[in-house]
Amino acid sequence: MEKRNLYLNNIPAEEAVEIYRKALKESVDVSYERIPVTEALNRVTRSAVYAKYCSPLYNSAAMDGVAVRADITNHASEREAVELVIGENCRLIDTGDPVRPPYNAVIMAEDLVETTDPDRFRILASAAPWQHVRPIGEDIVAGEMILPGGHRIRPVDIGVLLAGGILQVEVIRRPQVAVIPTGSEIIEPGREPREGEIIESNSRMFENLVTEQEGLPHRLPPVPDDYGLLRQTVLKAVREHDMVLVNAGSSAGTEDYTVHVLRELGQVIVHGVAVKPGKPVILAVVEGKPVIGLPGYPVSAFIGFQNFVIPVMDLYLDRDRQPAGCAEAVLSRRLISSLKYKEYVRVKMGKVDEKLIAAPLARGAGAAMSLVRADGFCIIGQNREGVEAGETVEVELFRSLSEIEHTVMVIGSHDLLLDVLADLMPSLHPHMFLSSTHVGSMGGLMALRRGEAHVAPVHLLDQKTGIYNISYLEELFHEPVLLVKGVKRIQGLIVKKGNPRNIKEIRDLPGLRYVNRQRGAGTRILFDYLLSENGLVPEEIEGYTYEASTHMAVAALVSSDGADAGMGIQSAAKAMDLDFLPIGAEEYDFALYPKSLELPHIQAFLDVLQSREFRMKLEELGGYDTSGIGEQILIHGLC
Ligand SMILES: Nc1nc2c(c(=O)[nH]1)N[C@H]1C(S)=C(S)[C@@H](COP(=O)(O)OP(=O)(O)OC[C@H]3O[C@@H](n4cnc5c(N)ncnc54)[C@H](O)[C@@H]3O)O[C@H]1N2
Ligand code: MOO
Repeated sequence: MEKRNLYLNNIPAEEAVEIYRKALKESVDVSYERIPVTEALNRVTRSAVYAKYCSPLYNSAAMDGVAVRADITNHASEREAVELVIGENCRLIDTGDPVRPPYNAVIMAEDLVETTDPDRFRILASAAPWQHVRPIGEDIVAGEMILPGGHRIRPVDIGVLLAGGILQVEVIRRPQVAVIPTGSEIIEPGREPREGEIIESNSRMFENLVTEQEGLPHRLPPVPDDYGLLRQTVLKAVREHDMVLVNAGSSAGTEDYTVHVLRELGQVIVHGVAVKPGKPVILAVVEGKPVIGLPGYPVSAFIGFQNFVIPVMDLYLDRDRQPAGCAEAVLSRRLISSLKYKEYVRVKMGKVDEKLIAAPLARGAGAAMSLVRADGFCIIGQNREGVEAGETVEVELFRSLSEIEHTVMVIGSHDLLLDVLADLMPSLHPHMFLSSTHVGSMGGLMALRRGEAHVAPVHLLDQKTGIYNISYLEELFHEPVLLVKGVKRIQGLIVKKGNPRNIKEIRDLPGLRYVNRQRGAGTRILFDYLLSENGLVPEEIEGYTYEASTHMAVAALVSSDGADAGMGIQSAAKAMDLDFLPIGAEEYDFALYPKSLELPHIQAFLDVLQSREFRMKLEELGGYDTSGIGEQILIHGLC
């Protein structure tokens, strides 16, 4: 069956959820189970739980000492001691022991005055009736309510339930959720992928999302693109579970069977929602159970789960949606969006000059790393064509605000050493973090100027003087800026292993395929400088207009034979097992405003920069000279 599904709906997410939940109302309900209290952590009670026993179960000693009848001690005083004899008018007792008639008080061991006879004591003060005795039911009275219905069981609750004699508790049953990865191109992790094969990863994400959402996941082996097999697998999964998630095959490909299978087996309520990424979601009902088709791209899959799977799990778990933690932030870059969709843009966040800043990350639906790196989602409503830089937006947070507020926002030129710094920050300075966004040196300086970054890493060559960075700061800033010296790093040509095209210098590039860096990147400026020094013009370089945004992206392209050469740093070549032809050393420094030095996380950043740990890691990476690192030069802007 080779058929494309070209006509998708475009229903707003909220509306789609409402229609779908309505369609499921008849058949999906909350159910309950009895489980041992010892296994009930985080489960939700069906109804109130009442104590079976009192605690303490009997009048018990609260202290170590002796049990007495209070009335015999009435006259005891400093002047007139009362004598106690074990076995006659008192009994030795330990904390927790029962206090039985005729005794009704406990005297602490410290208040007993010893005599030569170990069985005889004197007391110098009277004991009040019931002193140091925990009366029966002091903590819990039999028949008393321990927990109300609808209560999420915590560790302290488990202790008290057991103390009150409760061994089993009735709780809301967790929905069993089958996860079916599909696609002939996907292979299980662990196998070496060949071209055209994709490592199966989404189902593992879903499994853990289901667990996090308090469902019971059951992942099935990947099903190849075979209509009959998919139909059979889905049907069996529906019969054995409460819910089924089918991953991929949800859009318009010739082998995207999911929607056809679900139409045959049941009813497709919605196919296509006005959410980006995550458009081709399928919401279906088969034999009364929810079956949800989620798109294959990891970001789309995640957003689909958040928007559609969780609200259905809520039906089984009798939960109301908690509003996500949100914050208002200033957008660092302009975002254009379509009026057709509500868009989820992943953002990195930081606090600069008392303002929360949100910097957008890669927007592609396949950019799973954007989810890993994100501090939150900036959601652009369906009614908006975009948001301008500097506008305030609402961000749904993934990280706590306190962490975000102790994060050094680094925006500018990319270098692998930024990852090393980010890794070392919280280990050398607990609760201090660093996050970096890579927009090239000039982009970083602009962000610094707009108050969107704390630190801008730069390597900008002044083509007239051959001096790095200083003249750019003088020209771009009208107030003093600090240049903190970073590293001298070797820049050169990244070429294939063994240098098959026998490249020796810039002059060899015409006739070969080059990959450039984006405008404003220091490496691009250096390359332009080198071109003119060698009497070459951009038109002679094939691929001059093909821009990659990081050194690693350049290396990756050379490695995959997308280009013969690109300019970059040695560590990127080394990381990708490529050859490297050194061209020269350049200075990679950090620009910041002097007022930032007051911030504890900036102090931590400067400390990590000069730490032994950092230098050792750079030595391992190779291609860096760290002499003079951390030196500060105050630059007075000229503009
Ligand atoms: N002509 C059109 N093409 C596409 C459309 C469209 O409207 N018209 N929609 C695009 C959008 S938007 C999305 S999102 C994707 C959704 O694709 P499918 O759900 O049909 O998924 P596949 O095409 O099978 O795979 C997409 C992508 O995801 C990878 N994948 C799949 N399963 C897994 C897994 N279990 N683990 C990791 N990665 C997985 C798959 O290999 C592909 O790379 O369609 C667009 N196309
Ligand atoms: O909806 Mo797709 O998820 O935008 O890429």
